[in-house]
Amino acid sequence: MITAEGITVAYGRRRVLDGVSLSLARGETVGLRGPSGAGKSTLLRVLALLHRPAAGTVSIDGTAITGTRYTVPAAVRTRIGVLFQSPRAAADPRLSLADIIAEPLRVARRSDISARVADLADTVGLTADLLSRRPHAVSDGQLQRACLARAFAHTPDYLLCDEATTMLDAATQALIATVITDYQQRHNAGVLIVTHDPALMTRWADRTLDLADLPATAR
Ligand SMILES: Nc1ncnc2c1ncn2[C@@H]1O[C@H](COP(=O)(O)OP(=O)(O)OP(=O)(O)O)[C@@H](O)[C@H]1O
Repeated sequence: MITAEGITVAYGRRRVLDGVSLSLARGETVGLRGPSGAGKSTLLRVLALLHRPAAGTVSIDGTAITGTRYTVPAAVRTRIGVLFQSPRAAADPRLSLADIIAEPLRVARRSDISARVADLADTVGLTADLLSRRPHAVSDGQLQRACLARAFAHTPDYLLCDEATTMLDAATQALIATVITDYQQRHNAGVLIVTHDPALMTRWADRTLDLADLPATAR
């Protein structure tokens, strides 16, 4: 289980999260909603170990994680995958889709990169001809699938999705949701989805949390 306890984040003098707590177990899908600007993306970034909170702790299976990004041991940080709203903002436009998917494998100096990229591309339904293209030559949905394959690279136990299907059409949205659900079932992964779409939330989430109602540890 991944747990955030008493998370407080301020940007400058503005406190965005004030002692917020939530947990995500393996195998479950939790929906996180709340008004625009409430701090959903901020909380997701804290859980993804991308942003250090001013106060509070993120733990995995009861072990508190200190640090963020590359200061966290690879074996810990690779247990969490993240998918963001805009694949164009999340992918280097100079790289081919194959290289985008390969990025985390290269960082880990994996020896089986080509085979693993082919495997991951297959998982998200990207054909070989798309893999050699760069982002400008594919659709948003195809690029988001490459970003999803990249998020799966180290077979994370938890997948955090920040409005990951918002900008896609209904068919592509459904396809991404299916790929994520299949992955979840195969690996017993915990999935957190941040979305403003109530229909998607109802269809997908086992339980829904509203950021405005989330318990602070002190409450
Ligand atoms: N790096 C940053 N520097 C300063 N302020 C920031 C930063 N990131 C976010 N904020 C501010 O913090 C608040 C919460 O932002 P956040 O993106 O976490 O909210 P959100 O609930 O995800 O919103 P939305 O639903 O619109 O995506 C907003 O007012 C935002 O402008």
